[in-house]
Amino acid sequence: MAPSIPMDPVILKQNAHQQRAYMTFLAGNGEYVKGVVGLAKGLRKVKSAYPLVVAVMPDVPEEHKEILRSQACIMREIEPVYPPDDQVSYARDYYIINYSKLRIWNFIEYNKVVFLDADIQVYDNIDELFDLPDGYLHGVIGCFCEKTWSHTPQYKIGYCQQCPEKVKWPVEMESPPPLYYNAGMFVFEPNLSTYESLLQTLKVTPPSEFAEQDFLNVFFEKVFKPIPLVYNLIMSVLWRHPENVELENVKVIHYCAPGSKPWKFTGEEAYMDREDVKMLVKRWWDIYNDESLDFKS
Ligand SMILES: O=c1ccn([C@@H]2O[C@H](COP(=O)(O)OP(=O)(O)O)[C@@H](O)[C@H]2O)c(=O)[nH]1
Ligand SMILES: OC[C@H]1O[C@H](O[C@@H]2[C@@H](O)[C@H](O)[C@@H](O)[C@H](O)[C@@H]2O)[C@H](O)[C@@H](O)[C@H]1O
Ligand SMILES: [Mn+2]
Repeated sequence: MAPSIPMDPVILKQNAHQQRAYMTFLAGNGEYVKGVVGLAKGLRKVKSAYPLVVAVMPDVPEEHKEILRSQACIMREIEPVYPPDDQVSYARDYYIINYSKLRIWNFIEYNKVVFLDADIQVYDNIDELFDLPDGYLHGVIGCFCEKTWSHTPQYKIGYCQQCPEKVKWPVEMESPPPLYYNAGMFVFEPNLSTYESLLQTLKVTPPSEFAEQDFLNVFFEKVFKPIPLVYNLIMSVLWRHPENVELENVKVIHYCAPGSKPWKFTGEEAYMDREDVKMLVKRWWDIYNDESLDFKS
């Protein structure tokens, strides 16, 4: 058999980079589509080199998909993923649809993906995340101080991984919880056997308060690698751990404080009446409304 002609390394590298993508997830016929439009325009504004793929659930209306196509988003239809039936109460009722995020591990035409929630905006180029080492799940650790965590021992004793020295984990409670990342932003490699293992494991894993976020933290615990807060600033960290935030250096804002979706504000009345939040909501609208950032086919 003729020896295979080695591909030109430059072409190989380009091909590899062509299999990189930002990804988000869209369900329902509500206003999260505005989040995806904002994200598509924000990634364009910072001159991201990779496309935005949107995993769309069956209940996303055609006109929303059309809007996203007009912003050069790549649509990928997914089927829902439901956890085993259980009477658990989620932190928010719609969290059960978030298990459907797991479908993105099946997008094996991509070999490196940065996942971003639709309530995230990217204010600086973060393409460097695609060069993070393979074989891990890279993400930003979250915060346990919001009321949404009141069901946990760490909330009850006032422990948070954002400030582990402030309230130390009591020795009588053995070891502190492992580092826990926010599943609104993470860097991973789609892989068929991982995807199948995720779905098989989910079948025998009872659902929990933070749905797929809890599940993903347990599943990838051994290969989780924390990356700096600048890549996923959960808004509530602004008031829970201001000492950890230098807002001028933050690249990615996650508008995930309860009830703080930017599209719900006009920018005047701000969540918790905070000037920094009002400024961040205005920054979100400035990109969303900027027609110069619309895709020109
Ligand atoms: O009605 C919904 C609710 C959620 N989502 C998607 O699921 C993600 C996670 O939900 P959310 O960001 O509201 O959770 P949080 O980060 O605030 O806990 C969103 O960013 C969207 O990508 C959606 O598309 N439609
Ligand atoms: O379905 C569970 C969700 O969990 C996460 O939500 C946040 C949010 O609930 C805040 O209100 C909490 O304070 C924060 O800690 C928590 O992580 C992810 O951002 C989201 O993508 C999704 O995985
Ligand atoms: Mn979110």
